[in-house]
Amino acid sequence: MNIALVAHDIHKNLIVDFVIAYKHIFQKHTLFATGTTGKRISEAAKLEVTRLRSGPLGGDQQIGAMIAMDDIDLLIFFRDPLSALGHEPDISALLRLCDVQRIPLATNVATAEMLIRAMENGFLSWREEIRKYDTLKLNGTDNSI
Ligand SMILES: O=C(CO)COP(=O)(O)O
Repeated sequence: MNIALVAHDIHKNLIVDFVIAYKHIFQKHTLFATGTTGKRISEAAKLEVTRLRSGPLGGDQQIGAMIAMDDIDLLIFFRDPLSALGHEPDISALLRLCDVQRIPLATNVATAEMLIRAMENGFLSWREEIRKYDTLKLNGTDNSI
């Protein structure tokens, strides 16, 4: 599975601890992250992470583009619900695209734990089938939702 990891600054330590706690699962998958989140995770958890731009510099939009192409199977986004951020439109767009593409999304650690455990137990294997179907649609003529 392709997993995207994003955390705002107040939750950077949390996402690092979370990935370390579930490293035995994360190491079996392909990880993507926004810039600073990815740096923190790869350094602390010693996992390979493809780092995109930092969120405020377009990283959320890059992950959104991957989701639009059905290249992400799961998004864990520990966002800051208490602060107004300058790139709020990018954040909203990313969360919206998860709903458009039916991508499992966790915005807090309780949900993230459930999703990671569900994925480990095969509950997200339907994603493989969906991706095949969407690839067919993108390569064909039907690009509608
Ligand atoms: O701002 C972010 C998501 O909106 C996260 O970006 P960084 O991982 O670069 O801090």
